[in-house]
Amino acid sequence: MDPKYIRNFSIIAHIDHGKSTLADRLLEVTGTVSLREMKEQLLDDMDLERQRGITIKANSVSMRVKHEGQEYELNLIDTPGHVDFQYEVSRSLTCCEGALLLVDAFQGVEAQTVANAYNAIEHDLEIVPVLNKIDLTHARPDEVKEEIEHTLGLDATEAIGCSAKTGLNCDQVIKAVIDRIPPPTGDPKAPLQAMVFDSVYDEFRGAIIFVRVMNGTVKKGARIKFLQAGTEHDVVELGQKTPKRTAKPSLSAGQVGYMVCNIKSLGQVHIGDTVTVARGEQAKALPGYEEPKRMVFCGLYPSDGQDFETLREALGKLQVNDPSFVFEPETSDALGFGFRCGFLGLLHMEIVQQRLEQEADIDLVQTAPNVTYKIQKKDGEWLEVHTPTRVPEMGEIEEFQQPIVRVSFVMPAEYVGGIMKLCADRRGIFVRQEYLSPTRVMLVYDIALAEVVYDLHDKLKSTTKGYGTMDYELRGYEPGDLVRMDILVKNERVDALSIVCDRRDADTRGRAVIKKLKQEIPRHMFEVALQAAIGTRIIARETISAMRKNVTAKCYGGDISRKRKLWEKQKEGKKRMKSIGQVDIPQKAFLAVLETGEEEGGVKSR
Ligand SMILES: Nc1nc2c(ncn2[C@@H]2O[C@H](COP(=O)(O)OP(=O)(O)OP(=O)(O)O)[C@@H](O)[C@H]2O)c(=O)[nH]1
Repeated sequence: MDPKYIRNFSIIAHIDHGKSTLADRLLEVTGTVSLREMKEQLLDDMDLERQRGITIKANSVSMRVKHEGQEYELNLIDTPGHVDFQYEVSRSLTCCEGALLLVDAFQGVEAQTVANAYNAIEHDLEIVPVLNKIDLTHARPDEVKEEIEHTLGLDATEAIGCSAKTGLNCDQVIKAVIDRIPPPTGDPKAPLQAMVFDSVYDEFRGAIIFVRVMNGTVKKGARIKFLQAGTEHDVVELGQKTPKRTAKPSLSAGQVGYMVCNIKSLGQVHIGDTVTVARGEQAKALPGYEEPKRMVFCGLYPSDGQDFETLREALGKLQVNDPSFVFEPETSDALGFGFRCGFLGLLHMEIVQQRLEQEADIDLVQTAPNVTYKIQKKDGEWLEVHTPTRVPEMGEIEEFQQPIVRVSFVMPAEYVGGIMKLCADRRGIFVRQEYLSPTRVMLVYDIALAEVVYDLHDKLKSTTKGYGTMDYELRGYEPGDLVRMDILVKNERVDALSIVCDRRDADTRGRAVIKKLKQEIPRHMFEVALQAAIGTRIIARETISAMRKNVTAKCYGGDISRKRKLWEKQKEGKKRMKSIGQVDIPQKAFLAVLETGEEEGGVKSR
């Protein structure tokens, strides 16, 4: 196909602004999928995505459309909207010449609209603003246009107002893609140069690789080479998604499609790698993508020690599909054998955990999430620490550094005071404040990632009654006044409960955690002392008094089946418990260290 008639584009939007719905509508308007075939939200083909209603993995679909007598090929490359998956957004944008910036005409510009738009501007893409949901009676397209112009400096006069739900003006969106987004450049006759932008695992075909051909042509049966990995393979099948995989004889410069090359695992495929020919004139490597950064770590332990191998297998399987997730074995005195897992962010962590429980049917104990610290010891050695227990004794530490992120909040103006207080309480450093419109404000702060990980998103939602949104990017590492706080249960340190926190917060945090633990740990036949300590200094203490508990006592009369039922029930409750010393600690208690001590008796929802 002549590149002149190809358009490669993405839709970038804040979560829930209607990206998937618009994608569906475009498939329908172009006749790619008929109404009857239309399953809701075709692009979100992972079960979990559907359940959660968020697009996780980038995917692509090719559409053919006639415009002024000429057939065009439109390749839509899907992007996820959530902060955790920003790197996937960048990945998709590299393959496009333009992007539809989709903004909900009622909600207006949100934090991720800004982040995604900046990302697209950085990639030099042609941005076409589209206002969605104009069918809503409260839609305010003119104000939202102003917000776009004001915040992003884009010309929104020609923004298209559409409704992805009713289909209104969706044909205009297609027309704008053809008229306003430039065609790809590239020479179909040059040596093959294609960029790997995604890969998925198929049980029968192995790794399926998604590529954007920059130059040259690749044919079925060709011997290709991955320049970065240095490996060679035969192309068994290639084609485009329409949205089902449809085989083609070749893909040429400007086109987006998939290749199957008998590759057994995703680990062998490097996203960002360049594909060229194995024989003859080879192309130069394209600049690759950055490795995704794992920002959040936590321990995952099987409730039942016997499930360790099953858990390892399940984690391995997950990684085949999601190389951005990492894990390594770790042992905890308290929890036994388990794994330390690294995630892109909190949502990613939640998704992985849910998938494990659903797909592998393993009961898991999860420790509180933490970030990666950099520590310089007095002897000059630098450590990268993913687990609080690995933090050396305070006396050995020269410098203790933590990751700092720049957080952008967008919210109605009346909540500015609340958010400023929230950030000040977390020692955030004010960067700037900007009015998007007379009623909506963007606030930017630099805050320690650890604070963001604990509860910032939840707090933002409760402070702004759900109207505030946020996004963040890593700024780098900075020294902090940090300490490791340990928790002792019946005088034994429970390694899985250690945390790193700011020295100035330690007393409050310590008291809050101990109080929470007292609520979560059931009474035992003996007294259980709970203590929080920094080094040898005890900073908080509570005692759970002893209790004699015999649940079957009230079942006198000797109905054994009823007794059995009760015992069974008790066993159920114990499943998610871990025994430390002689003390049973339930799963929920391992998250008690997330308590910040701000609200009296407040229980976090996460
Ligand atoms: N009234 C109205 N509702 C819409 C329109 N477009 C989408 N919606 C609704 O908005 C909600 C979010 O739409 P999605 O398409 O799932 O949003 P998304 O941006 O893909 O969300 P993520 O995949 O989570 O990023 C759904 O309930 C849609 O039915 C529209 O034009 N009008």
